[in-house]
Amino acid sequence: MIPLMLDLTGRRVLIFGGGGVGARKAAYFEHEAEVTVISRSFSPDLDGLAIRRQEADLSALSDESLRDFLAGAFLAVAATPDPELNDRIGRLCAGAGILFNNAAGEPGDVIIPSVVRGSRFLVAISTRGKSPAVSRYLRTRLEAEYAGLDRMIDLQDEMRSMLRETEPEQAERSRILWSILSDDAIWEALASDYGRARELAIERCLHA
Ligand SMILES: C[C@@]1(CC(=O)O)c2cc3[nH]c(cc4nc(cc5[nH]c(cc(n2)[C@H]1CCC(=O)O)[C@@](C)(CC(=O)O)[C@@H]5CCC(=O)O)C(CC(=O)O)=C4CCC(=O)O)c(CCC(=O)O)c3CC(=O)O
Ligand SMILES: NC(=O)C1=CN([C@@H]2O[C@H](COP(=O)(O)OP(=O)(O)OC[C@H]3O[C@@H](n4cnc5c(N)ncnc54)[C@H](O)[C@@H]3O)[C@@H](O)[C@H]2O)C=CC1
Repeated sequence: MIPLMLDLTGRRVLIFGGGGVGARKAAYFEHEAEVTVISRSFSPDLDGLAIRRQEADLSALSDESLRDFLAGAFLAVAATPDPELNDRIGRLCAGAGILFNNAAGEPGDVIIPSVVRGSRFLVAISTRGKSPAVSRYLRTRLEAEYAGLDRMIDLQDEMRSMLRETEPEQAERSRILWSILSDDAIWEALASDYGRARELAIERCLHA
């Protein structure tokens, strides 16, 4: 498998099954994609999400009717507790060229990862389906360890621009940026005081 960052703005995502898992997958996509949840019943976890709901008993539907639902979708998630039904949806997606994620049954061609999200970065974590708990564990560790990462990205951006003006050698610019990243005192300052971290970067790394 290959990780990609996708822009799903305006894309249609279908979630089959509106239980707890369907609701978590719907919440994953709803801030960007046009999400429709198709299900017999809808968990309260879906309340407040910007999604469309479509009530249907999926096992009663022919392949033809399921294909009608899938028309125009970019990605589909099967999140019913019935692996046979989920796998049937997966086969129809494969036939129609629609990306498919399966919550229970034969794995699809998409895994939904754990995500560490800042305003300047995204980290996606997967264990290739072996242990979602490990993905979640890593996410919480990274969130705790790198609380200052957005500010470090801002500092690097600022120092890069400054160095382009003042330091002609690419190798030297690279060395200085790396020394800022490797400096515990700068990370520590970033947690509470961006200005102080910036001063430290200039004193300790630029003028070293
Ligand atoms: C393959 C995958 C399919 C996919 O893409 O959905 C999948 C499959 C399955 N998950 C199961 C169980 C649980 N999953 C979670 C949570 C998360 N699961 C997520 C992703 C994935 N889960 C994909 C692989 C990710 C990877 O590659 O690592 C996360 C990352 C993203 C998200 O769903 O939002 C999100 C954590 C988000 C976060 O907090 O960061 C918890 C709760 C918990 O741990 O908190 C439990 C209960 C505890 C347990 O069983 O571990 C079961 C067993 C069902 C059963 O036994 O009946 C299956 C089915 C199977 O394994 O066959
Ligand atoms: N991929 C993942 O991250 C995880 C997957 N799972 C698996 O996902 C599956 C779903 O879990 P939950 O959401 O907790 O189950 P749930 O029972 O709470 O919800 C299932 C939803 O599917 C709907 N549904 C079931 N059969 C249907 C049909 N024939 N037609 C229309 N709608 C139908 C139900 O109305 C309900 O809304 C389970 O098999 C579980 O083992 C569980 C945990 C995590």
